[in-house]
Parts: sequence; structure tokens; C-alpha cells
Amino acid sequence: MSQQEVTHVSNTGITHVSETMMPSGTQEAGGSQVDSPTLSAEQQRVIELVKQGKNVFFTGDAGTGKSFLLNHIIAELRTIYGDDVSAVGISAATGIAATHISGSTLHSVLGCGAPRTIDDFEKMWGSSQRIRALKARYCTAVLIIDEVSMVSAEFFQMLETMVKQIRGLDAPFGGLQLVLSGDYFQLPPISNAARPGTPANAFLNRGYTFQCPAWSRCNLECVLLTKIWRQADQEFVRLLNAIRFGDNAAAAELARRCSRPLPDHGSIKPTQLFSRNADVDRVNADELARLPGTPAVCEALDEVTLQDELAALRGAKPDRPLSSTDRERDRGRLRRHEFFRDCMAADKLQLKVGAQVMLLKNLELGVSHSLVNGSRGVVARIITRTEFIEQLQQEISTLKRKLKRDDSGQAAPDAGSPHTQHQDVGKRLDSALRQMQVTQRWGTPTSSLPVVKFLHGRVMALGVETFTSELAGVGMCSRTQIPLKLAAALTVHKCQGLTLDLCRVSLRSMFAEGQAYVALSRCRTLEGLQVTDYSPGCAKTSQTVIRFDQALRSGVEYVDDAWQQWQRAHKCVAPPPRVMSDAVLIGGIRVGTRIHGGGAYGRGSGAPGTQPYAGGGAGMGGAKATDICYRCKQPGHWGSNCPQFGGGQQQQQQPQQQEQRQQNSGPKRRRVMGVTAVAAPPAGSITAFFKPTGQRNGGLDLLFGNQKAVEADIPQQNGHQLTVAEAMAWARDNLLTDRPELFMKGSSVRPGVLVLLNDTDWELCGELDALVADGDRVTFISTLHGG
Ligand SMILES: Nc1ncnc2c1ncn2[C@@H]1O[C@H](COP(=O)(O)OP(=O)(O)OP(=O)(O)O)[C@@H](O)[C@H]1O
Repeated sequence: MSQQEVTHVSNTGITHVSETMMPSGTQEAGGSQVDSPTLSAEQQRVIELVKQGKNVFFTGDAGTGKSFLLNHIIAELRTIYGDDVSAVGISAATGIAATHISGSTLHSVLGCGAPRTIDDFEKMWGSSQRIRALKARYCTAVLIIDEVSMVSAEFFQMLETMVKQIRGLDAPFGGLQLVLSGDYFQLPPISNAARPGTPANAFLNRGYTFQCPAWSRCNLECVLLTKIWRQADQEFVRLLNAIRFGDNAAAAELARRCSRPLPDHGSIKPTQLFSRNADVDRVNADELARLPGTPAVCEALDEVTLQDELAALRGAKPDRPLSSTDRERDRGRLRRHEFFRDCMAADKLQLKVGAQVMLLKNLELGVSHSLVNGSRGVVARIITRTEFIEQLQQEISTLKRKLKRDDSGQAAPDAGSPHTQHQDVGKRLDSALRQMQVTQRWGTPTSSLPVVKFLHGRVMALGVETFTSELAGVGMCSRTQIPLKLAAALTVHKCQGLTLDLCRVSLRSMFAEGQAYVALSRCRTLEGLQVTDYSPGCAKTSQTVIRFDQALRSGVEYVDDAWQQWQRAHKCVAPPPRVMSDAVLIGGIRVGTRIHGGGAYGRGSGAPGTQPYAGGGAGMGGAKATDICYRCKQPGHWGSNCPQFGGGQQQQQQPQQQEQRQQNSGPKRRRVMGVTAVAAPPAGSITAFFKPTGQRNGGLDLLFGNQKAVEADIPQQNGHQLTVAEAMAWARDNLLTDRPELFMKGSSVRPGVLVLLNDTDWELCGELDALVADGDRVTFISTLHGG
């Protein structure tokens, strides 16, 4: 690889920001270039472990070459997996970190988006393409996660649970090989605080990955990189290392030594780093003013859509018609919504040729040279909307022709991997068609749009994109705007992973742990660094991270009780009011028999108070003829009964059962992560929900009277709140019709049975000791026999 010295050349002659991107990896400390960089022994050791198929986590100070090494690992894996690029999932915690390894964000690689509730993880089942990839191509392959310090414990745990379910293998991450890289002394995950009224299923994104049960299960080989490559000056390294551990005296000393202004480098401007967006915006505006000419002002198209309009757009039936007064009130609420103040895309974006910019959306994910949130570039030209549409039309015709040629087998002989290139073309075409649609709705024919030259050399005319925010029960706010932000100055959160030759760091209002360390460690040399606004206490370090680091260095396993504490805290959050009724399905598979009255009614389908298995309609397993399977996308059955996945063997419903179901009305059910959830019980009772989903012989359903699901009100045990262990024992004693040893082993479930508490892996909730409250749902899923 050759060094990619990135300079942004504008046609004004001004060259802003000199920075070196990670993929280069050919810099010696101090900045001199070497022709063929050699890996150090410790870096080489990591490569060997990866080649041996081990799950690996490597860490080290800022500048120890983690991203550099990852690029080498990716190259090695390419030689192992050849053209099958999708065999290696290349991801990072943030969009900008992903650009350093030519990958995508972890959210997009695994398809869960940025989750707001636990239910959002079900999106991972949403793409049949991704599921096929996870099940088949990824079977023997690798998932790479860079900047893993910014992935939360809860996120990591949910991913592990979901990947395991999707792949149908109980091994950690369903047997995927993991390569994790990051430095926990740098920026932590951004977590959300739970407040009274926060929904019980809100996703709070808490903790460091090493605090969740999945981490220890992954059996990671941990390697500590010790050689710092970014900085050669040992005095600089010493100060940075002290700041890493929260030494504010060292931060003060560095600030004093680097307080002088930087020498004038002519057209090359230092990158300015701030903790807060407001400072970044101010500096960017000043820098823009310095560029010649009048700025093009690009106005956003802001819209609000009421709940019933939204439902209609999504093909659903609105709940109830709103009066015109209510509609006006809701519209007002949406227009005043904070989204329009906080949206990353400005309402009036000012651009000039030569302006430094950063992309705010992931475009064309998964193609080579993906453009992602955080990609840096410079405005090369400004064109009108009409010109943009013409260019896009030409591009669309070219892409269509190319696709057609590929389809007819006339791909160029040197095409490398025709399959991958074909996919790239398809994705680019999709993206171009989408852009055409959105951009035609925005602005006027003479509105300005930028042509941007990105860091890896790609020049691209940008249309607009839509940013949205939904206000539950009211509607949706949306802003359609060019997905760019001025970037002569950056927030520290956006600069993690960069190596800079010249930078000016403001230490004002550093609010996060590791933030000052990240900012100060970007620069190669003391000579290239200017520090302003020192404030006492700016160097912050997490004590948890220090303890983890100590454990790592002494080779012992790190353990704390954060996991249990979060679960207890989460339980204190008041769940949203839920309505009790008797049996309604919302888009789910059906469902089971309700057994009232605890032990007395407990056994089998013929027990008093039970209702027979009731399907959801004319299709298989309760699906209606119009219901679409998420797995094969065919109508008439749900994923759990998909014939292509071994389902569909259960009997078609009897008319009597259909009739029974039509009579049911009540507990609202949703599909959550491939299982069925049920609404709250009457006050005073405790309800657990059992969903044995074994599919063939030996499946849990056989043990529960051959029922797909069983619900039960469990009497309070021994006067205290029920634990999952007690709920399970009760189920064994009262509901099981056969072979308890296939359900439980000792006081726990037998291996191969997954347990979810309120749709969350029970490991996140304290396993056997987790408390079950009124309305909680306990779900058992057999992963054996294709369950
Ligand atoms: N073996 C090597 N030979 C030459 N240069 C190297 C080597 N390893 C790393 N470097 C260089 O060191 C610099 C820092 O590397 P890199 O950015 O990968 O570190 P990092 O550990 O990922 O840093 P951070 O944690 O701050 O993101 C880069 O300029 C990179 O090219």
C-alpha cells in the first residue's frame, strides 16, 4: 500500500487540512514514508492468531497501529476468502471509523440500524439477503469490528443473541470468527439515560463491551500493542500516556508547551478540534467567509406528516380519525419539534467552492469506496438542480446498460469478481434512482447542488437526502437537505481514528471520558500541535477502563456487577400502560393456549380454562393468505413455518379453530425477534409466557402438549417476587406433559434452550435470579433441531 497523503485542493488555491488516512499505513513515526512498511512482531502475532481462526481482540494506545493492522488483516483475509468479499464483514462502531478500513458501520453490516428499542433488533431478520449471508457465506467467516470501545455492552450482547438465532448455532456469535480492535481509553459508547416513563423496552446502549456476558463467552485472545507509531517524540508520548490515565497536570503541561500559534504553512490549514458542535459551527462559518465569492445557500425542505397519513403511506389502517382541531394541534407539535433544531443537516446550508465538507449519511453502503457518514471531501464545483438531474439520468442509463451487459454474460474479462461488480452496479443504480426521486421534490430547477471530491479521489455530484424523526402517536418530522456539513473544524467524536499533521485542539468543555486524550493524540508531532482553552479536569478517564486494563495486563478475567445493576435499574423504569384483553394478533404467528389459575389448570391442552391452538387465518401456522414470510418472502405463511426452512409441517387449521380465533379478542401480540410477545395480564397476577419453538421431534412444543405456545398465570411464590428460576420450576411442574429432562437440567434450562425475558436474552437480565413482575414475558426457544 502506498501512503495516501490527503490534501484538499480547491480551485481557490487554498489547501486545507493535511491528514493521512489509515488505509495507507505506510508512515513511520514522525511522518517519513517507507516503501514497504513491515509489521512489528506484535502486529504479526495478531495476524497469526487471526489466520488460525481465533477470536481476537487487540488494543493499545492511540497510534499503536490498530487500524493500520486491521487493513493488513483484511488483506490477509481476502487472500483466504478470495473473491467472496462478503465472507468478511468489515465494520466499525462509527461511520468515520469505518472509512479507515473501507467498511461500513456495524449497524448497517448487521442490519439493525441505530436501535431505539430492543424490538428494533428484529430488523436483522428483515433482509433475506443479509440472512442468507449470515447463514451461508458468513458460515465459516469473519466479523471485524473496529473502534469496539464505542460499541456498548448491551448492543454487543443483543447482536450476539440475534446472530446466534439467525445462524441457528449456539456457539458465540453463531460460530462467526470475531476480530475486534479498539482502545477503551478513547471515546466510550454514547448511552441514553432512563427516565421515569422510559418504555421498558427502550434500548439504553449502556456499558463497555467487556462488561456483558457475551464478551467472556467469545473466548477472545487479547493482544496489547505497545509500540506507538504515530508519535516519535518520547516526551510527547510520555505526556499523552499520562493524559490517557486522567493526569490533568500532564494535560496542563502539554497545553502550556503548545500554547503558541502554529507557524504559517501557507495554504495548508490546521484541522481544528472542539468538544462541542456549537464551536465547530462557528469556526466553519468563519472559514467559509474567508473563501472568495458568495456562498450558495441550500434551503432544506422541512415537512411534517400526521400519524394517520403516515399509516396510510405504510399501507396500514389509521387507528381513529382525528378532528380538524386535533390535526392542527398535532401539526403544530410536529413543526415545533426539537428535531428541526437538532437535525445534523442545517436548514440553510451555505457552500462555496473549496469548502471542507463531511458527509452526513451513508450512501451506497457496501460498494467499493463506500461513502459513509463522516467521509471527508472538498466542494469542487457547484451546479444547478437541472444539471444534476441530467447527470444523474446519464448515470442511470449507463448503469442500466452495464447491468444488462453483465446479465447477458458480456462482463469484461478482467472484471475481477463479476458477481461483486454486478452487485456494486445494482446498488449504485438503486441509490441513483432513489436520489433522483428525492431531489426532484426539493428546491427549484436553479437550486444549487455541490460536486464533491472525496478523500479517496472519487468525485460525485450530491443530491439531497431525507432525515426523519418520529414522534410516537403524533407523526413524523422530516428534513430533505444536501447531506453535508462544513468540516474545517470537527468535533472530537468525528476525529477518532484520524492522524493529523497539523491540528489545533480546544480543551474547553471536554465532557466525555477519553475525549481530551483522543483530541490531543491525533497529531504526529509537538511542532504540529496547538492547544488552546485548557481547563482543569479536562482529562477524564473511566475507573472501569483502568480496572479492565489492569486485568488485561495481568492476564486475569475482568469481572464486575454492572450487568446485574443495569438490569435492576431497568426494572425500576415504569413500563408503559398496557391493555389487557384476551387474544388479538398483530402481524404475528399465532400463538397458544391460555391457562388461567396457575397450577390447578396447568397440565396440557385439555386443562380447564384452556383454549385450543388457534391459528391466524387461512395460511400455514396461523398466517393469513396475505401475510408474507420474512424468510422466503412468499405469502401464506410466517417465517416460523417457512417450508424452505423446514416449517409448514403442522396441520392446516380446522374451521373450528379458525372460528375460535375469530372469537378471540384481546391481548395484543407482536412479533419480537422471531418470537411472540403478549400484553399485560390482569392486575394481581403474574404471567409468564412460554413459547417452545422446537420444530421437529424433540422440540419443546412436544413437551408442552404439542402446543406452539403456552401462557400461564403463575401464583406468587413464597410471598416474594417471582424469579425466572421459580417460573421455570413452576412450568416444569405444572405445564410439562413429558420428559422434564429435555426442558431443564438441574435448576436451569438444558443446553440449547434460549431464554428471553421481555424479549431480551436472559443473560442481560441476571439469568436465573432475574425477577419476573406482573406482565413480564418469559420465552423459551429451543435452538435444537432447527428451532
Ligand atoms: N508497522 C507499521 N509501520 C509503519 N507505520 C505504521 C505501522 N503501524 C502503524 N503505522 C502508522 O502509525 C500511524 C498510526 O496508526 P493507526 O492510526 O493505525 O493507529 P491506531 O492505533 O488505530 O490509532 P487510534 O487508536 O488513534 O485510532 C499511522 O500513520 C500508521 O500508518
